[in-house]
Parts: sequence; C-alpha cells; structure tokens
Amino acid sequence: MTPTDTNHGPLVDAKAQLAEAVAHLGCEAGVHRMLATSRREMAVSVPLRRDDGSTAVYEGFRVQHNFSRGPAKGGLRFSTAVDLDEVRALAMWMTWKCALVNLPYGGAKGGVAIEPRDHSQAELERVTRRYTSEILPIIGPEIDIPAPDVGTDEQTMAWIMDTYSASVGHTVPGVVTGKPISLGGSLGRATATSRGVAHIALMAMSLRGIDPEGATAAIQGFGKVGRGAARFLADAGVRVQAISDVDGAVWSDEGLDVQRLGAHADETGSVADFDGAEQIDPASLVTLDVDVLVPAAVEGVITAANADRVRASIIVEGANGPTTAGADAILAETDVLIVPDILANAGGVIVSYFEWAQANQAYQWTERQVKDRLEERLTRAWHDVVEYSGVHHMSYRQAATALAVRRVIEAHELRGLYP
Ligand SMILES: NC(=O)C1=CN([C@@H]2O[C@H](COP(=O)(O)OP(=O)(O)OC[C@H]3O[C@@H](n4cnc5c(N)ncnc54)[C@H](OP(=O)(O)O)[C@@H]3O)[C@@H](O)[C@H]2O)C=CC1
Ligand SMILES: O=C(O)CCC(=O)C(=O)O
Repeated sequence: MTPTDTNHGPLVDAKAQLAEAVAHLGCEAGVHRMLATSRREMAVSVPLRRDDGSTAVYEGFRVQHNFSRGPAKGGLRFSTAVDLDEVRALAMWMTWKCALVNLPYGGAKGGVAIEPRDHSQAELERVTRRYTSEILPIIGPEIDIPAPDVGTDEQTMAWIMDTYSASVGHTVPGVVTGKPISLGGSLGRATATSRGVAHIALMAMSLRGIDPEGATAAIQGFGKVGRGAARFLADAGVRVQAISDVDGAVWSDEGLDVQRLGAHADETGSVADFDGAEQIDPASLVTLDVDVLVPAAVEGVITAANADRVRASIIVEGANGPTTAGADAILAETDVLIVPDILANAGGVIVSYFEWAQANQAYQWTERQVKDRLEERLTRAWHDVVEYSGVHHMSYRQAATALAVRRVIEAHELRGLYP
C-alpha cells in the first residue's frame, strides 16, 4: 500500500517517531505516555493596541515538553500557522534535539499566531512584551529559555529580556538566547544554525562520495537558516542552484550569486524577480535534480504527494519537520539520505547553550572558540547517529530519535520522577 499523509500534521508525525523509538527501545507503556505528553502548556490571549488605535487579539502558546535533563529550551515563532499542536510537536522535537547533542536541557517551544509582516516594529514590540508578561511565570534562566525561530529575531529577544528583567528588578541576560551581542549575545549565534546545516551537509556529502566542488544544492527558505546555509555551502564550492521564499523561487544552472541575491532580497523583501536567475515555480524546488536539498522554511513540505519526485541524493533538514511521515516511508524505499532536523539544525541550540553558559559565567568566548566547539559537538552527534543507524539497520531519523529518547528515559530513571 502506498503510504499517505491522511493524518498529516507535525504532532502526529512527532508522536509516530516517538512510538517507533519506544518500540525499538522496548520501554513500558507508562513511560511512552509520559514522553508523548507535554509537561506544561500555557495558552494566552495577547491583546495589541494597533498604531491606528484599534485593538487586535492574538493567540499565543508556550509548551514545555520535558525537563528531565535540565531547563526547557526552544524558540519562539511568530506566524499565522501557529497552533497548539504545532507548538507541542516543535517542543517535543526540541527535547530530542537537546538530548541528541548532549545539552543539559529539556525541550520547549512558543508561538504567537500573528503575521509579523503586517505589523510595525512598534506593534511587534508591544505584542512581544505582552506575550512575555503573560508567560513570565513559567520562563526564566533555570526554567525555560526562549530563542529566535520563524518570524522572530534578536530584537524580539532583547524585548523579552527587558520585559523579564524589569519584572524581577535586575538584568537577567540568561532568560533568552539569540540576543544582540551588545546585550550578552554570543558571537556566532546568528549564523550557528546555518553553519551547522552546512557542516552536516558537507559530512553527508563526504559519506556519499560527493565532492562539494561542483556539487549542486537547492534551498527552500531565505531567512535566518536558509540564507546562511546558502552562503556557507557556496563558500565550500557548492553550486547553490535554487532558492525560494514565500513569494517566489529562483534558479541558475551555474549557481546563484548568494551575496547579490541577499542584497536583492534586502532591497525588495523577496528573492523573486532576481535578475541573475530564472524564476521557477516555488513548489518545484523540492523536486529539483540536485545533490543536496535543504528545506529551511516550514514543516510538511516534502509529503506523500511529492516524495516520489524528489531527485536529491541528500536531504539536510534545516527546518523542523519538513518531511512528513508519509514522505519518510516513501523515501525509505529509495537511496535518498535524510539527515533529520534534530541533528541537521542543532547548531542553533548548541550555540544558544554556549550563550547561556557565557551569561551564567558573565564571560565572553571568542568566535573561534564558539565555532570550534559547535563543530566538535555536531561532529560527535553525527558519528553517534551514523554508527547507531549502521548497528541497528535504521534510518538516521530513527537512529537519532532512539538515541535521544534513550538519554531522556535514562535521566527520568536516574531522577526517579515516576514510580
Ligand atoms: N533560527 C534558528 O536558529 C533555527 C531555526 N530552525 C528552523 O528553521 C526553519 C526556518 O527558520 P528561520 O530561518 O529562523 O525563520 P525565518 O523567519 O528567519 O525565515 C523563514 C524563511 O522561510 C520562508 N518561507 C516560509 N514559508 C515558506 C514556504 N512555504 N516556502 C518557501 N519559503 C518559505 C520565509 O520566506 P519570507 O522571507 O518570504 O517570509 C523565510 O525566507 C524553521 O523550521 C525553524 O524552526 C531550526 C533550528 C534553529
Ligand atoms: O536556540 C534555541 O534555543 C532553540 C532553537 C530552536 O528553536 C530550534 O532548534 O528549533
């Protein structure tokens, strides 16, 4: 039977991945139920006084999936696609990601169902401060530490830090990561996720015997992750042939000039209509004939409906959850190597951890220290996954999830958090 995405949705996919890991590890039903459930969820209503004097109200969430290995950690997303189930899935993936790269954290995620492009900076500041005030009782440097994700940035983190600090009466840099450098942000955090994506892509190419010089890539998304990934891959000699965003997609056989494309996007707000390339259908990006495909935008873009047309040799998941369970099942029958999100995009949270450690020490590391330690941790996790996958004859996603779930269960057992 051809797999389908009948139950498609990130939470369904995340729970299916957990169920597979639990079956492989052989743990009891109660532990499985506990890991399938968030430890704490907060839904808030975020009223906004708009610049024209009218009032808008947005739904916001913060979900803390697990605390067994340490405080919860994960980004904050501003997007109209945000809902509670999406945030639950993203929080669960954060737990596995932090465990996989051995950070002393559990997993969390937050979101506000708002389109940031429709708001002024002043409105975004008011929304951020109000959302922060609402979730304030459940965040803190030892409880849950937000960071940037889709639609948020270092300015958002600065507003959260200020709102939290004003409430407790002193400056608390460790309450968020991904802050501006001048407020205690880490050197190298802004590019950490994309640097990690490129580092992992190069290791995957080496495993597949693909020489980066002359290899080709397509990248979906030209935001904080996609743009840097394009730059780092191009710097390694890869011909980045296609890049897309919400408004369009561009393609060039000889490879896009990523720097010029960046200048064009800064000027116009999109990669669309870049004069150094052909315009293509954004939906075709994931099925282009390239060596490496980097989905770096949103969930659920490689699905049961298009997986059989994927022609890349390697998929490096810069985004969280870009490949649905139905697509995974189809691609498992092919030679396509999928490097799962919890490994491929872990560079961001690794350097967030470094930022938090620097805030706790009140001491700044050099950029070289950050880069070296980032690559060291990612390389170790990569080898763990490759080895586990080989020993247990499973996909990299299955191996990564199993390794991570095993570490979380071990922490539960050692702490004795359940009878
Ligand atoms: N930032 C980080 O440190 C980390 C991010 N991630 C994950 O990476 C992904 C991207 O995050 P980030 O780069 O921070 O987000 P950004 O908001 O900075 O960028 C998102 C990009 O994706 C584009 N996009 C959105 N929807 C689509 C679509 N349907 N098709 C094509 N492009 C689309 C946006 O286009 P437009 O510009 O036109 O809006 C934008 O270019 C998310 O899944 C996030 O969870 C994972 C780990 C860490
Ligand atoms: O840097 C962080 O704390 C979290 C980044 C994030 O949200 C993610 O890895 O998906």
